[in-house]
Amino acid sequence: MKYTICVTGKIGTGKSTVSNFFKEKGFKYINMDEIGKEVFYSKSKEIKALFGTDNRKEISKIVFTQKDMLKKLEQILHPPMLKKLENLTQNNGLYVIEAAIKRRLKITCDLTITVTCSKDVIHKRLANRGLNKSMVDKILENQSDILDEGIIIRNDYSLELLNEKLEKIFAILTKTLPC
Ligand SMILES: CC(C)(COP(=O)(O)OP(=O)(O)OC[C@H]1O[C@@H](n2cnc3c(N)ncnc32)[C@H](O)[C@@H]1O)[C@@H](O)C(=O)NCCC(=O)NCCS
Ligand SMILES: Nc1ncnc2c1ncn2[C@@H]1O[C@H](COP(=O)(O)OP(=O)(O)OP(=O)(O)O)[C@@H](O)[C@H]1O
Repeated sequence: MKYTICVTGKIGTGKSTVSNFFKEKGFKYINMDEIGKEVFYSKSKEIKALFGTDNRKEISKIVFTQKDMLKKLEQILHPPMLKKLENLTQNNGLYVIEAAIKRRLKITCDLTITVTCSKDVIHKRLANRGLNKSMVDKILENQSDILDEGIIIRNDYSLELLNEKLEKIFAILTKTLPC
């Protein structure tokens, strides 16, 4: 039996925190940003030819301000990323897949969880990570196709409250999971 949960949502909403909850419950964790990074380095020749660099921060500034360039980068990275995902999820088991742009990647899951919170909260949380505010806004502009779907978790509040919500979802899930 295979069961997949997709955790989606915009930057800094709490996807990793939510995914980690399921990882601790025994789900195999797959992070599409990490898969993207692996593929990125395997395609560095192609990427250098397109951008004149393979520095991720420099490319980040280009693609999140120029939609056509983001599309070109995605055209290089997304097909091999999806292939890797397919290989990683071949076997039966419980999987939690963290993917901000799950819809754009056309990943299908048994259950989707969308994590949301206000823009102010996103900015506050990412400031702790040292992420530049205007860059976060640029990334958010490129995430307008991330829509609420499946179970929506509002994560504007404390980690304790988030955990309570997740325990409730998990309790329902364990009653419905086929194993
Ligand atoms: C643009 C790149 C080089 C920037 O790398 P960098 O290390 O600076 O940032 P990181 O990967 O941590 O991403 C920063 C934030 O942007 C988000 N993000 C990444 N790619 C995209 C995208 N194509 N569309 C919208 N948001 C994205 C991430 O989820 C994260 O919240 C890198 O994100 C990338 O190669 N993106 C294309 C691959 C992709 O689509 N990955 C998303 C998988 S969910
Ligand atoms: N309810 C909460 N209360 C306080 N801090 C939180 C809460 N949820 C998440 N955080 C913190 O906010 C930051 C962003 O959370 P997280 O990394 O889970 O988001 P993300 O959506 O995975 O981000 P990214 O898009 O960058 O991958 C982290 O430092 C995390 O510890």
